[in-house]
Amino acid sequence: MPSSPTIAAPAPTHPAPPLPEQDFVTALRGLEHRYWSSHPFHRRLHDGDLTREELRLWAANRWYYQRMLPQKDAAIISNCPVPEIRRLWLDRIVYHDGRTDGEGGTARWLRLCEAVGLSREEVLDERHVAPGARFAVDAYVTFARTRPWVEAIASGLTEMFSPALMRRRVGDMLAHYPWIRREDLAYFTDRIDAVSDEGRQTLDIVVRHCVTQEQQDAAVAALAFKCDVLHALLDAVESAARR
Ligand SMILES: O=C(O)c1cc(C(=O)O)c2c(n1)C(=O)C(=O)c1cc(C(=O)O)[nH]c1-2
Repeated sequence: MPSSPTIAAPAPTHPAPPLPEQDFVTALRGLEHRYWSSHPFHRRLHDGDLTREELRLWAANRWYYQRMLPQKDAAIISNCPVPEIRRLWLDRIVYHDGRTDGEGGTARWLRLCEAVGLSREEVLDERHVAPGARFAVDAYVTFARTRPWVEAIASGLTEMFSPALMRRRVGDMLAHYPWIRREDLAYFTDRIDAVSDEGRQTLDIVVRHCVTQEQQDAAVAALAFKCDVLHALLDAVESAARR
């Protein structure tokens, strides 16, 4: 009887161990060079090189980002089975939407839009929102709707990088665009502390809930994706400004 060929038993596969916490945090923070602080449009904004028209385009396009944040956070809530986290994300929605009309981050963004010379109507009807900006922001919301909730939360870790940039933005805008008053920048002055707290809170959650190497890799990829979203948003503003 012919002997049957010996087939080597597959080597047992062990999932790769997760990175130690500190290395995981270092991998996340290591994406800072991809943050939108380095985008040429932001550089020009901070250097005082934008025309009034470009500032208006920036504010009107970013309006779309601001107004979609609550829907992005609601998507996270709808996918998250952890009550403690849902409560925290509910606060984020209320921060932007306010408790009543005319309050909250979105209303403060609208105030900034008016300060740079946009009418309320042209902001709200979104006539200046470039297709690429809409695509980028919608991709962020879709990511939150369709990816596991920890990944969606990890994509918001750009907030780790934003406090320093926002602080600098307030100083630079006041220095370079003298027609803008400090109170017009209430969106940023009010946001700096909140965004610092949120960044820390998000990092803590991501570290606690990403317990396999796969989850850690997915969190790093989610943060890279979000950096791309922000860059794509500014690319769209930049190209609209050139038209
Ligand atoms: O001014 C900025 O540079 C900046 C950046 C970011 C960010 O990095 O995503 C946010 C904000 N601002 C911001 O104000 C904000 O509310 C916010 C929410 C989120 C988010 O992903 O959930 N990012 C940001």
